[in-house]
Amino acid sequence: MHDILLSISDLNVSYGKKAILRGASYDVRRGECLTLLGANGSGKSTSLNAICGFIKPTSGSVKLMGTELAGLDPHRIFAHGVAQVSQARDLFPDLTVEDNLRLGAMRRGSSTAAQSLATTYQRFPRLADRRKQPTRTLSGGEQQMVAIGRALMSDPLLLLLDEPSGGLSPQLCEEIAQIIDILKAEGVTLLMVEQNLNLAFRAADRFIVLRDGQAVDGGDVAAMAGDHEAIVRNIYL
Ligand SMILES: Nc1ncnc2c1ncn2[C@@H]1O[C@H](COP(=O)(O)OP(=O)(O)OP(=O)(O)O)[C@@H](O)[C@H]1O
Repeated sequence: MHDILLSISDLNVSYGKKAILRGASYDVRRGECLTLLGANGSGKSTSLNAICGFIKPTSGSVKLMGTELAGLDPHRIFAHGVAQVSQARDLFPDLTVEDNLRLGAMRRGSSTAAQSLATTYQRFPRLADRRKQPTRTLSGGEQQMVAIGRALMSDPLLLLLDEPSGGLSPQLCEEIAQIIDILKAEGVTLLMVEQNLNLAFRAADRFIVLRDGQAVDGGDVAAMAGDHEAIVRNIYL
């Protein structure tokens, strides 16, 4: 019996008349990295946005340790412990690294925030060196580090990562892979969307494939014994 952190059942999301998720159901286990795969437009980002409340599901349930999140506003869902790093990263470019990080701790008291800041700089020493720089002066990989660091400042139960490697060079993708390794070693629970399959399979413990608005073909990455090609054919062909 696995310890389930997030349970999604029969989730439906539409944009106007266009149904994107049609009864998607799956669980995220505590401490795992679960990756959502699927063709372009299959609803991967929509799924993350529905979980964190940026999009209101038409129906269905999103339960975090038994607490229903579906229908709550994003700030309420954040307060329950779900943080998202979106594709756009949403940093304030003219604010310093440290000020961007501090914004992530707003749901917590100031003494905990100071502690979280120290932990973040331990995790990402490069950010400590750049703490007084405006984030616009950082490289893409460093900006991604700030975005992830800021999300972790809230000490979330669940971290949603939307395309963490998006737009980054192979070298920076490797840095992101290392960051994810650190988070996994710390036991952070991750739900990730990632087009870079090397990164997706390296980081993920399990994966779910979204097709026709439903979650199908979930599997255990270790059990695939490196046969990623079969899965890729299954998803994209
Ligand atoms: N705000 C919106 N209004 C209308 N349609 C939308 C909106 N956002 C997304 N869509 C549509 O919903 C579908 C799913 O989009 P979504 O971004 O979730 O897909 P995805 O699986 O993340 O795709 P990709 O791999 O290309 O990033 C797409 O057809 C997209 O055009």
